[in-house]
Amino acid sequence: MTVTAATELTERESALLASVPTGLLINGQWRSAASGKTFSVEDPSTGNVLLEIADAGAEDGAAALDAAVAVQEEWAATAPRVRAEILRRAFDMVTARAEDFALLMTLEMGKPLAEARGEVAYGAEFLRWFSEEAVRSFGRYSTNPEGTAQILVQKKPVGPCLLITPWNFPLAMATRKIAPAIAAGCTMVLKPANLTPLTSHLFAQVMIEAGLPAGVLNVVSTTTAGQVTGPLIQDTRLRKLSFTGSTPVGRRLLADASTNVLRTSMELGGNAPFLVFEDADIEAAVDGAMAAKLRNMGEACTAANRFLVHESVADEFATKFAAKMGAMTTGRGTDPATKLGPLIDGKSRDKVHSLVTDALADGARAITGGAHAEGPGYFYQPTVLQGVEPGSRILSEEIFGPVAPIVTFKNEDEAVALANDTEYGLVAYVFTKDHNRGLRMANRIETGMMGLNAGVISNAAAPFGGVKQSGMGREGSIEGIAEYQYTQYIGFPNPNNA
Ligand SMILES: NC(=O)c1ccc[n+]([C@@H]2O[C@H](COP(=O)([O-])OP(=O)(O)OC[C@H]3O[C@@H](n4cnc5c(N)ncnc54)[C@H](O)[C@@H]3O)[C@@H](O)[C@H]2O)c1
Ligand SMILES: O=CCCC(=O)O
Repeated sequence: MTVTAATELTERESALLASVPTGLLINGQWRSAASGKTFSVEDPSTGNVLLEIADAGAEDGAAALDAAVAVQEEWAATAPRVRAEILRRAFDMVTARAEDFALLMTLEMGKPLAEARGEVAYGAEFLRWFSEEAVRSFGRYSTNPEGTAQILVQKKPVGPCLLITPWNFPLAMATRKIAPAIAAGCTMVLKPANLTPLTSHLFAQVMIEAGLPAGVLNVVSTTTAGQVTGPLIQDTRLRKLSFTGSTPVGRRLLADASTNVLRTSMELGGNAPFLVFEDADIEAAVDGAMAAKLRNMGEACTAANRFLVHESVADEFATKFAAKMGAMTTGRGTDPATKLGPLIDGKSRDKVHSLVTDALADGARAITGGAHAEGPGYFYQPTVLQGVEPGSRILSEEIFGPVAPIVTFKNEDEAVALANDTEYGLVAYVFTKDHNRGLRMANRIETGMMGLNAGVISNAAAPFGGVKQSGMGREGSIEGIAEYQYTQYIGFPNPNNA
């Protein structure tokens, strides 16, 4: 592994940062926080401050919700085609500015530019997908079984929403909520993660330029999330909370949301098992493992967290996987040679390292990596651990870093038991040449999503989400818009009998 040198900001990077709105977006205007406070956004490759942005307080949160509530009725009455065309324009604009979005994401989050470009394409796709869904929201009309009455069913927007997003996919996690909310006719307050708010700010500006009316989307970045969102969740005018983030925070927000019986969507943490059967194509499994483990430096809810490998192929898989992991070039994401960026901050890196040291203390062996990388920034060596004992802490907690613990199994039943031995159920990966076995695993593993001989399966057209403590609700696909709608039934006497 090599770490490339950290660099100062280039002229282009400085110019891009200078174009990012630094205020709070409330009722179509970027403004300072009522307190006048700001906070710093850092480059995780260097620890340098990139930009100071407004730090919202409770008063700003309230103003944002006031703005969303004020325009909800008018926005809900907007023709679906109008909403669709705003989304479609936004898709075109984000796509035209893909390089700006990618660079900004790389600067604030650290992912290599090539991956950031991938996220721009992925994130933009939610805008296109939901521009197409906005005009295809159908109800139904039927007669009751007795023939005495008619049943009319329509879909309506749930109303003002609070959207809370994490730092790891700064564009896609925002568009995956904002686009269906717009398509359904909801207004919203977005609270982006304070570690990576800049992409959301640039995106919100694009939404304004695409013609989104003032007040429909409001953005409150803050370092005091609970103080800003807590009162909103207790406000009876709020109708929906959509949260993407960790399970502990989601659990707490769910409890808070119970006061007003708020509609909730929860996209929470994962602990994905990656199963390699004895009949798998090992080269394909290693490639899949690289993608499932190292996408976003392992900082993805979908990241493979536990590698469960049949004992007869475990050594071959581990050796080939470790060789590829060890050959990764780590560095600042803007360097074209970089394949792996830094972790988001020192706290995250320390957590990753403590999981590794605990596993080593429990008897595991690091066959590559196992330590911090030297130099500035929060880099961690890509690491493969063999001989990890079932029950180790690293198998029960989200690693959120480039570390792959390998556990062996003897047969299918044992593989399923290991895979299901977690409170999470977001995604699982299965590598086998036996299609029936693959589908059997889908039946037996408790998971919202499964990659069959595939290490990355995220797609705007697919329903993304988990079971167990990975959350509830689905984002993307035809299910995604339903999270922002409620079903209304209107009953009346059958006119034939009048
Ligand atoms: N299932 C998914 O789709 C998905 C996608 C991305 C990330 N994640 C999960 O997110 C986690 C990583 O993201 P993170 O570190 O930003 O998670 P986090 O839970 O710490 O924070 C997520 C968001 O919640 C906010 N927040 C934190 N405490 C809050 C509070 N008390 N009240 C209101 N808001 C609060 C944060 O500021 C941030 O905006 C991982 O667990 C990952 O698996 C899940
Ligand atoms: O971090 C989790 C989200 C990843 C994805 O949408 O593919």
